[in-house]
Amino acid sequence: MAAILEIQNVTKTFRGGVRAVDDVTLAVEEGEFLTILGPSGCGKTTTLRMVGGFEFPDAGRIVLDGRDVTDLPPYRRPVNMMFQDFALFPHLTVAQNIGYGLTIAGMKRREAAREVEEALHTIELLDKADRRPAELSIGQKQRVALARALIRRRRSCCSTSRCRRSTPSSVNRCRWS
Ligand SMILES: Nc1ncnc2c1ncn2[C@@H]1O[C@H](COP(=O)(O)OP(=O)(O)OP(=O)(O)O)[C@@H](O)[C@H]1O
Repeated sequence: MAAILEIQNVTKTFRGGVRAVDDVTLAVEEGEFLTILGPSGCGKTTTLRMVGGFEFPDAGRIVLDGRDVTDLPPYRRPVNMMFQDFALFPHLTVAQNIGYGLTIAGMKRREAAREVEEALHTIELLDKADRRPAELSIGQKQRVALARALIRRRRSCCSTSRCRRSTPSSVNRCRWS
């Protein structure tokens, strides 16, 4: 089976000479669940940030679904990330935070609202839809961040302007056609 994610000989050195990631190579197949374990500061987050496009490697390649995305910005990659500190928008409500990626990707407002409601139901926060992040517990914030990460991954296979596919079954078939 073809790998859906390939990290090929990736290295990242930060200013000051900190080598956060040193020649890492791995592949993840479709449906596979991968956990990266290691001591604090060993480069786990930096590795994931490079997959998401929030950091760029000094050497090596990141390949997603057969396409080299090493130099692409986050919004052009068919991948999503849930941040350690959740990174919710403080001025947006729970519902707006979850739906943000859908509207950016061009989904119609009514359809986005339906998706958000379904996600709110799944994370059992329907009654908190209009609250701001500051009015939530840590666990509730975590669930909102998770819903936001999953909702866009499921409904928008990629974010290129040309791609108009938006159904779950297309996620693994889209080739930025
Ligand atoms: N923006 C940055 N500038 C300079 N050094 C950085 C930067 N980000 C991370 N580092 C350093 O790179 C190394 C790897 O950091 P990273 O956050 O990837 O580790 P981690 O394995 O996720 O750690 P933890 O388990 O503590 O979250 C650390 O030594 C860290 O201090």
